[in-house]
Amino acid sequence: ETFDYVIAGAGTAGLVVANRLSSHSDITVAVIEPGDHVRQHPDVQTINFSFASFNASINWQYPSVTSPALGSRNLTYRAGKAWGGTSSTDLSPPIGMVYIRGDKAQYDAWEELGNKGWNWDSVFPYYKRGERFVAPTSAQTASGATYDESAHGKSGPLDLGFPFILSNSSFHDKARATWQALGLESITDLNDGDPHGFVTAPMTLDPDAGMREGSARAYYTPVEARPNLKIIKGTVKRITWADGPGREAVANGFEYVSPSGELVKVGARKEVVLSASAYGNPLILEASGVGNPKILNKLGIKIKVKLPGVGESMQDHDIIAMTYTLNGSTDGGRIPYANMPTAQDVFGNKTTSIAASTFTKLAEWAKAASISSGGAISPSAIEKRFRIQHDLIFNKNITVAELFPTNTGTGILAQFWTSMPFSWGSVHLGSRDNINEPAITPNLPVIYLDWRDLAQASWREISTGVGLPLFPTGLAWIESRGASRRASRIF
Ligand SMILES: Cc1cc2nc3c(=O)[nH]c(=O)nc-3n(C[C@H](O)[C@H](O)[C@H](O)COP(=O)(O)OP(=O)(O)OC[C@H]3O[C@@H](n4cnc5c(N)ncnc54)[C@H](O)[C@@H]3O)c2cc1C
Repeated sequence: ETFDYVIAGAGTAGLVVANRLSSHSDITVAVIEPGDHVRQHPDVQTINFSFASFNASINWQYPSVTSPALGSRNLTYRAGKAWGGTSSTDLSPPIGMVYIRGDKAQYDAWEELGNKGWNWDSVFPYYKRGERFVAPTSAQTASGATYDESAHGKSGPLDLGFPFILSNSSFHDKARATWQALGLESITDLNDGDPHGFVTAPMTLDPDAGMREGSARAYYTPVEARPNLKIIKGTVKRITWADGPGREAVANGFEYVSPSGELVKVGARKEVVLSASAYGNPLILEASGVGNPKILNKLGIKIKVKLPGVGESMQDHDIIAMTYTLNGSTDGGRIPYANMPTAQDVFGNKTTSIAASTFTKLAEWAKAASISSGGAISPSAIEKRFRIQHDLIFNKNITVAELFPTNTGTGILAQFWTSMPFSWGSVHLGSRDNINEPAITPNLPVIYLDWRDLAQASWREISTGVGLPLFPTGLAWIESRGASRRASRIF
């Protein structure tokens, strides 16, 4: 079969692209996806906390290679295998479904890195266009939900709001007082480009139906009757190339493996789109001969395009979480009360000296990152990015972590996520014959600042705890959640 556009992966982004392209009735669109339509799956629909969406039938569970930084353990990386991809399985509140934008300066840094026209002012209207934000009820407002109308859209496809369990929460005031004592004032909205402070986070859910909202529900279900849009079950194995003079690397379709194991070709008249996640995309590129010659030669894959950066620069979203039992109990459910601290909030009066000492290390860190990428990216290119990142953290005062204190009724789950790590890992094809076998090298905090950030943030919340008599239960866990997955491990 041949279509105008063929998309690899019916995930979070893939279905948005499929929806927008197929809104033109004269354009034909196919999406190749190994997962199933899971809209009736109870583990997907639920917004009650559970780990059920890590279920292997709807989750890839990619293993990592062993990581020296984590005592030679290996981790399991989670990513959705379903229509809607990870937006169908990114756990339920408080560990997933949080709708959150970054600081304005982070978007402006895209332009500084060379992407002309990509900045906060240019993308903000499109974020709003995507949402159907449902304002909190009066009971939810009384329990701490706030919002700034100018930061939200009301007529987009993606439902956003607050869950019913937020009503009558007795935890909000205690959490807010704790953070106020640490100098983090309350803000009105997480999504206006200045998320610094304490706030009740909105979620990707349909508050009326009490159900998860993901890209399948938002972007596919309403348009599934379109005759020019088709989802094909299969796993993309490689890009196919149009040969001919002056056409060294023009993609003209995909080869995919059907559920019965057959290798099938699908043609693209206009474009192929890679939307198989931060894991799947580098694997498909490498299997198609696009990547670092050193890696491709080792796998016995013929080089089509020499592009050494493929699969490198994997930045993850590391977490340390600790649980505490409460002396008493609270109600209000597992709501993400988000705190977004800056470096100044985390490091206090040591910020200036940490900024200066880490600045002198950027060249050294860049050199180490280049070596760990096997020389795929030059130290100077990495250093350029590290300098921009350091400037964002210490001069532009962007938020550097997400801290979620979560009420479990008789306890507190305190999660500390770093958002701006300098430790980079990689994702490469592990075997020439199996497109689903990545070699993921986590490189979880190998750089001292990342550890210090996590440890310091954890310590500050624990050592304050206004109104919350906290007793560690001895359970701490570290996870990583990057562009599309998380890994978990009990220490
Ligand atoms: C546990 C967890 C919690 C999270 N919580 C949040 C949160 O609270 N807030 C937030 O904003 N983000 C959160 N995220 C991150 C967010 O879910 C991801 O960043 C986002 O869903 C990634 O979208 P994507 O389109 O890049 O990839 P995905 O949505 O993962 O889509 C990729 C699709 O490609 C398919 N695919 C893979 N290989 C192939 C192949 N070879 N051929 C064809 N198709 C293929 C997959 O099956 C999948 O459907 C969380 C992630 C996880 C894992």
